[in-house]
Amino acid sequence: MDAFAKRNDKLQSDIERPSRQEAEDAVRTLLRFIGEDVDREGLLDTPKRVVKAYSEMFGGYDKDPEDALGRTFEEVAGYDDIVLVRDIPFHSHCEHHMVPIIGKAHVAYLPDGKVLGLSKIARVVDIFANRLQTQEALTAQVAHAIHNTLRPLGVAVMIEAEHMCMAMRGIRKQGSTTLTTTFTGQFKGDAAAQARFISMIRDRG
Ligand SMILES: Nc1nc2c(ncn2[C@@H]2O[C@H](COP(=O)(O)OP(=O)(O)OP(=O)(O)O)[C@@H](O)[C@H]2O)c(=O)[nH]1
Ligand SMILES: [Zn+2]
Repeated sequence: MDAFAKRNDKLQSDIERPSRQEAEDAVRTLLRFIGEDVDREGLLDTPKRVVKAYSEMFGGYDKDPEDALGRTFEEVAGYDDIVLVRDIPFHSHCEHHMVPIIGKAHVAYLPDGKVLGLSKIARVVDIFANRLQTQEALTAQVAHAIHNTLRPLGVAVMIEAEHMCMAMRGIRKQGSTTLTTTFTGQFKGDAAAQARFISMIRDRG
C-alpha cells in the first residue's frame, strides 16, 4: 500500500467520530470564543447549520475514489492519445487553517485500452477536495488514484488555486495563485509530454 492509500485508509476507517451533538457543542464553543452570544436568536440554529455544512464540505471522507473510478469503457475505436479534462472547478479547505482553497484542476491521462467516464474525473477531484488538504497532496492523490485504478500509460494533473489563508489573514496577499503538478507513468521524466499537457491546458484556440 502506498503512502497516499495508507493515509486515506486511516482517514476513512480508524478515526472515532464524535456525535453530531458534540460537533454542535464545539461550534457553540467557537462562537463563544469569538465573543458571540450563542443564545441570541440569529445564532440559535447556527451550530446545526455549521455541522450540516461541514458534512457537505467534508463529505469526501465518506467516499471512496476507487468506487467513483470503477466504471471504464473499452470501445473507443482504438483511441490512444491524451485525454484532458481541463478547468474542473473545486473548493477545498487547507489543513493548516481550515479555510477555503479555491481553484481549478486539469487532469489528463494516456489510455492503455480503457477510458474513464469523463464525469468520474471531476468526481475524484471533488472526493479529495472535500477533505482537509494541502494543494500538493490533493494534486498527488488525484493523479495516483487514477493511475492505480485505471492503470493508464500515464497521468498528468495540474492544479491552480488561491489559498484564502493567504488572502484573508496572515500575509493577506489576494490574487496570488499556486500551481502544482504531478506526473505518473509516461508523463514522468518526459519533458515533451509534459509540455504538450501544459500547452493543451493553455491553448484557448
Ligand atoms: N505547502 C503548502 N502550504 C500551505 C498550503 N496551504 C496553506 N499553506 C501554508 O501553510 C503554512 C503554515 O505555516 P505556519 O507558520 O505553521 O502557520 P501560520 O503562522 O498560520 O502561517 P502564516 O500563514 O504565514 O501566518 C503557511 O505558510 C501557509 O501559507 C498548501 O496547500 N501547501
Ligand atoms: Zn491555510
